[in-house]
Amino acid sequence: MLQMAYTSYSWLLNASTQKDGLLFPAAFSFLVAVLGISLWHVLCTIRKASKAIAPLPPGPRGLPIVGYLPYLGTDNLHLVFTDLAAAYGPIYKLWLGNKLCVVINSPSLAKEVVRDNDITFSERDPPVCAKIVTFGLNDIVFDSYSSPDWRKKRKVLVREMLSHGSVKACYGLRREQVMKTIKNVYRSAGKPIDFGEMAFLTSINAMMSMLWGGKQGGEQKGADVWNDFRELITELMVILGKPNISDIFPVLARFDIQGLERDMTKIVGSFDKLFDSMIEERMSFGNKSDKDDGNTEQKDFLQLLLELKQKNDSASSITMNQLKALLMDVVVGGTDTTSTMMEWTMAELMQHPEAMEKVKREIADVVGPDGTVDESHLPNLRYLDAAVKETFRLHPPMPLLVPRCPGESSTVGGYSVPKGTRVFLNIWCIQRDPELWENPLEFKPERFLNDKFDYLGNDSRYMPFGSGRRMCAGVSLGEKMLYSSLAALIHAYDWKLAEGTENDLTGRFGIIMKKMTPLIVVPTPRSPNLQHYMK
Ligand code: HEM
Repeated sequence: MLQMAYTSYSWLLNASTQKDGLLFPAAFSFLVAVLGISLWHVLCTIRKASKAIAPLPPGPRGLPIVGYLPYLGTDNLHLVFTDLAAAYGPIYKLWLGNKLCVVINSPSLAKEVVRDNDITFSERDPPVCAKIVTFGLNDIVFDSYSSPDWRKKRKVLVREMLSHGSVKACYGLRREQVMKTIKNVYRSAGKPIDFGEMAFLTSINAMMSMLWGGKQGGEQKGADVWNDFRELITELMVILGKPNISDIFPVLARFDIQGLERDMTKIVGSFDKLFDSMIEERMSFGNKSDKDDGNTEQKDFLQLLLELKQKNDSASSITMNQLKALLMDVVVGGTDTTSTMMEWTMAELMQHPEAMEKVKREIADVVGPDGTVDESHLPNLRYLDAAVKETFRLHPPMPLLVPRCPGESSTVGGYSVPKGTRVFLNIWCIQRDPELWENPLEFKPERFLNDKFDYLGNDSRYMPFGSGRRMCAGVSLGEKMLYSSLAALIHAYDWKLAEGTENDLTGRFGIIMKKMTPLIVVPTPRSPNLQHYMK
């Protein structure tokens, strides 16, 4: 090494002497270079060392073995986390059993996680029951970011199933379901109905139509299958939302103390049977729904996935378990989220009649006197957009998103976040922070009329669909389903609270945060608007 340095030094010396006869500048430059490199080395070592010794974030003390678990109670987790932020600041840690959790409560630190260090924090920490629901982590939500299959599956969902062309092509199927809901509601005109339940039926029916064309097995069998799905999804969500001792103490996982894995396996078995019957039927009859419609261009999601499964090219082909897990992501990820937001938005609008009036007037102006709401109207429904965005701010259906997990040890806000930590992004706290939002608890759609907030997670003050590489893969479809169903229901009916009920705007934490008490409403047809939908 020394020899090498000496040799180059002599070469440099010679070169400068020969070229311009100046010995000193060349030697000086060389020394500066050597010193620079040495300094750089020292700085790197110091940085590495300081990274290694960065402290863990502050946080409340827990009890031996169980950590902070007993203090979380059965309350709403997002509220407990928000209260802890007031005491411990924008980043803090908690031990839940032997699991280290870090909670992020400010936009700048959230940005460090989902933007600046997105790749590092793009792993998930799948709970035991999630492994069952996803046919062995064969889905998108819980598969590892570093798995090449995750990339492939996400591409299949985003670029093939939910591409602009594909979503546009199945618009007719979505619209048919909204029209059906409007007709069904007419039968209940003047009587109380559960708005959330009706919204759920609308979105699951629309989703099922897009999955397998809506005609598979004939109308009757289709209706039965969808009813089964409805119950299964509800049960599945309940189990996924329950804290599981197996996750907190992995050594106890094999005992399945609460029986949650057993129950989940049963539910997923039923899903599996339903998927198998739909797939078998499709394989034996081909893409019948297309032929029935005389529309050979339009493929439903099942057809797209089966074609990918039959491909020989490993870069784009998928396995049967991946196919089923993708169906599961769409059914579970896309229905309850959408219908829950329909209910929250309706509840907020009913609580704020002046905002409801503006939405109604806007729809009337955009749709015209003889029209029905169409997806092409959505870009012009700006006040509705602002009202939905404001509802997302106040009631994000996933107030802690889906927890992230660093694939390698990292630092956030100067604190160490070791590999494998479960990282919660508390968007509930961020989206109601008085430092960031004026009168944050007020429902004021106007704040979204001028500000350029979108659903793409570009501004870490507002990320109801997450942000970065793991953000929601179904934003545009979710948005279309939510906006068009809501607009049509508001255009066709006037809604008032059922007698003896109140419009309680508190939420109940779960996999999806729903209203604590359901919104029970009485619809009154809005003549002549309703007639246009009944044609
Ligand atoms: C109002 C409707 C919806 C809301 C509020 C919503 C919200 C979310 C959120 C918060 C995440 C986690 C993001 C993160 O970790 O940063 C997520 C992930 C995901 N969502 Fe949605 N979602 C909706 C509709 C949909 C629809 C319609 C689909 C599919 C058709 C879908 C598929 C997914 C998938 C596959 C992921 C996992 C992405 C990944 O881990 O790479 N979502 N969603």
